Amino acid sequence: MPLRFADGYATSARVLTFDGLVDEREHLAIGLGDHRRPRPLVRPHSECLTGDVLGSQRCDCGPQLREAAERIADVGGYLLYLRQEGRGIGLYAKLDAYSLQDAGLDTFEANLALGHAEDERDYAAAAQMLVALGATQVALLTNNPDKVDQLRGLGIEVTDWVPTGVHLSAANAGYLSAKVGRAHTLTLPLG
Ligand SMILES: Nc1nc2c(ncn2[C@@H]2O[C@H](COP(=O)(O)OP(=O)(O)OP(=O)(O)O)[C@@H](O)[C@H]2O)c(=O)[nH]1
Ligand SMILES: [Zn+2]
Repeated sequence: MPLRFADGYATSARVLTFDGLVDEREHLAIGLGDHRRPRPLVRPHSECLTGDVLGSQRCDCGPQLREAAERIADVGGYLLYLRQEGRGIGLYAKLDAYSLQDAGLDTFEANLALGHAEDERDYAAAAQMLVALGATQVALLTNNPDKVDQLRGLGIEVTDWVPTGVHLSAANAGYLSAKVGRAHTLTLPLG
């Protein structure tokens, strides 16, 4: 299907669906550019309805999603759109977490206060999708070491670890600086 982003960037995409994924969710792989190439560029992107669709500025998910689509289309690869909203706790719980953040907790502390783990995502379905696509050697577009470690542990050979951009704004500075404290590889131009 043809895709067009708000900034006018247009590309064509092949949207792939799967049977028998381990968690039975409707994850998508979006093939962009020459996606059947050896060692495709792959971004595992976790669903963020507020950022991806509604344009919320609390996080940088929307700009990261569009950046990934453009970079992958340039070199060939897959955007894995993973239905793991709110780092796996779901949309309603994420919205509850936002209320706690407004009261002073950081994004990870808010999850804990709600009785969840800091991050409940696992990437078993993502690994299954890559195996089904014949993409067991990949370059991974992320700043999140947990994605690299989990996929490697699930048998995916991550030959290159490619950092994704950091889309800092006044509204998402707290969200991003909490990630810096949790082993993400991004650095922020904060004072
Ligand atoms: N629980 C919770 N989840 C959030 C919050 N803000 C954003 N998210 C979720 O965090 C996830 C962001 O996922 P990714 O874009 O894959 O980013 P990442 O794991 O930080 O790693 P990168 O690959 O480096 O971008 C999405 O599922 C969002 O819904 C928050 O404040 N609380
Ligand atoms: Zn988000």
